[in-house]
Amino acid sequence: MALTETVTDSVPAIAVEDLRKTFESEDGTVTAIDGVSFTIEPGSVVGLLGPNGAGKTTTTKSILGLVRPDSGTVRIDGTDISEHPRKALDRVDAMLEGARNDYWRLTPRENLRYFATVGGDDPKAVARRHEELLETFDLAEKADEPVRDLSRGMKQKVSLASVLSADVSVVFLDEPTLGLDVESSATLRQELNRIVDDRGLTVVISSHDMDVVEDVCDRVIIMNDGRIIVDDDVENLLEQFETQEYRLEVGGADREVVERLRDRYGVSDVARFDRRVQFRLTADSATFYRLMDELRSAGVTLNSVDTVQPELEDIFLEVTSEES
Ligand SMILES: Nc1ncnc2c1ncn2[C@@H]1O[C@H](COP(=O)(O)OP(=O)(O)OP(=O)(O)O)[C@@H](O)[C@H]1O
Repeated sequence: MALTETVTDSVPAIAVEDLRKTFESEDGTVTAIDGVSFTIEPGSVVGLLGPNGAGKTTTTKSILGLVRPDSGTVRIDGTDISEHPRKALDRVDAMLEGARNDYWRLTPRENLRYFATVGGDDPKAVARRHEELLETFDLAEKADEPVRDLSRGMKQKVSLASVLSADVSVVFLDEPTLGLDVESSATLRQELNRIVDDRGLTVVISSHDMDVVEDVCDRVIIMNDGRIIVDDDVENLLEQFETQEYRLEVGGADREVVERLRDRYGVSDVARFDRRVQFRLTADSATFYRLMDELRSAGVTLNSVDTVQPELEDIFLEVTSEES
C-alpha cells in the first residue's frame, strides 16, 4: 500500500520535455519555444509568466494538444499526449485568452451543466458540485439569469466556474482576472485559492497581473524568447531579492556627499527635506556596509533604514530585462 502510494505520488501532473516549436511567417521562421522543459507536481499552482511573445501560449497550447510541437514530449499524469491524447487530456480543462466561450444566452447553471456534460460527466452526479461552485463564486442569486445580462466580473466568474464544472484535475487559466476591478479580482483570487485547496487541483496560471500570481501561485516559471529563465518557488524568489533594496534617510548630508553617493553607489530617488535626505539603494550587504562607513566618516547621521519588500512585479521586470 505504502509502495503504491509512493509510486503514484512520484508521477508529475504535467511533465514537459524539450519542447520546440517554430512557425513560418512572412518575416521568415519564428522560434516560438526553444527547448522548454519542466515538471509540475500534482496539487501545485504554478504561474507561467513572460513578456508578450515569450512563448507562454505556444507552451500551453502544446500541452493541451492544440499546437503540435516540432519536437519534445508532454505527459499528463504519466500519459503521453501525442500517443494517447484522449486519456491524457481527459481531466484537463482550460480558460484561454481571459474567458471561456460561455453561452451568453444560457444561464450560469445551464453553462455549468453543459460544460460538465461535454466533459463526459453525468449531469445528475455533478449537480451538487455545481451548486457549490455557484455558491463559492457568489453566483447563486444570478444562477438562472442569462449570462449576457451579468456584469463583466460575473461573466468572468461564470467562465472560471465552467472550467471547474467537470471532474478536472489539471486546469490552465489564462488571464483569469482580466478586466476585473480591484475588488472583484481580490474576491476571485480568494475563491480560486479555496477551490484549489479543496479539490487538490493542479493549476497553471498565465497572467500579467502579479497580484494574482503572488496570491495564488506557489511557484513561477518565467519565460523569455522561447526559453525558461526562472523556475522557482514564489517564496524563494521574493527572499532572494529581499535584501537587495534599501530606503535610507540621513541627516547632515550636503550636496557634495549626495553626488558622491550617486556616483559610487548609484543611489536613486533622492529627495531632500531641509537637512534630511532620503534615497534608495540597491546593493549587496558588503556594499551597504561600505556606504555606512562612508556616511560615518563624512559626519552624516543615519536616521532610518528600511529594507524594501520587493514585489513580484519588480523581480519579473528585472529578470526579463536582464535577459533582453
Ligand atoms: N500561429 C503563429 N504563426 C506565426 N507566429 C506565431 C504563431 N503563434 C505564435 N507565434 C510567434 O511565436 C512567438 C511566441 O508566441 P506566444 O503567443 O507563444 O507568446 P506569449 O508568451 O503567449 O505572448 P502573449 O503574452 O503576447 O500572449 C511570438 O513571436 C509569436 O509571434
